[in-house]
Amino acid sequence: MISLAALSVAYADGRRALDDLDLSIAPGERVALIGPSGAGKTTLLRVIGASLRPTTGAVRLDGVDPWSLSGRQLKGLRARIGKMHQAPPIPPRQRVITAVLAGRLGQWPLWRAVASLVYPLDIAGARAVLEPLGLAERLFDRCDQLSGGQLQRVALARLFYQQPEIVLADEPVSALDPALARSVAVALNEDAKRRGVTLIASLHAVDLALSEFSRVIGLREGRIVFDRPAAQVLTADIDALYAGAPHAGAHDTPDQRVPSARPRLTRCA
Ligand SMILES: Nc1ncnc2c1ncn2[C@@H]1O[C@H](COP(=O)(O)OP(=O)(O)OP(=O)(O)O)[C@@H](O)[C@H]1O
Repeated sequence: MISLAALSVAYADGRRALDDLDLSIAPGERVALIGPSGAGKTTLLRVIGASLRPTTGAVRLDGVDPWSLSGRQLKGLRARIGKMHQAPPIPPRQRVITAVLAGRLGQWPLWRAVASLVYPLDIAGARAVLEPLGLAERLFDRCDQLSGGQLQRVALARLFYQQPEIVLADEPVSALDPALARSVAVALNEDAKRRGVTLIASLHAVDLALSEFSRVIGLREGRIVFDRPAAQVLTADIDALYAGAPHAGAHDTPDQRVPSARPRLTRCA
């Protein structure tokens, strides 16, 4: 269980990126964070991922405050969390296989991690996760020989190889064309469903948030504007979130629900 209580984050310049948030996310939930640029989505993911300490309030992962742990315990906790970013932080000269095996570096003893960097120890394991993503034949290519979309699939393969208990994806599809964006969103959700793990992703593609995820949280100016099952998100919720229009949810009827695919709102290209 992930829980935040009265949590705020202010950056050094005094800007409040998150403002007095209360939030609980149960194991196995698949949550999309949506909201305009600067709403606080990345900051929220960094807090949940134990990368950023809240200024005030509490964060608990399975009842544990990450910031009460020793350095070694915190490293162990972070190794159970998988992260994916819009631009995968993969060194350009690294081979695909090394990039994939890096998914378990935090779980392996030091000798194995170092040995794996010199000579990949689990070629079959890396091939198995790359195969369904159509990249098995690129196993020994360098990452700077891949396109942006292929590199993002390598990042996905690394996540699948890691098998984390919590997946945090920060705009994982923003740099992809719409078809690839959908296939990556589907793959993330299928993996989370199959393994029963928690998935939290920030997205600008509202249609993908509504069609692929079970719960959608709208954030604006560091606050939660709405938090509903995807099937109950209304057109008015989305309009209010992005345009600042008055919140009309209480008077919406079912036919005012946002259709599952709403091209007007797609911003994933
Ligand atoms: N390192 C930082 N130092 C100072 N302010 C920051 C820092 N990172 C983010 N902010 C500010 O915090 C607020 C929330 O930023 P955040 O990146 O969390 O939003 P976001 O919803 O992820 O935006 P986007 O959709 O554009 O990625 C913004 O006002 C941003 O300018």
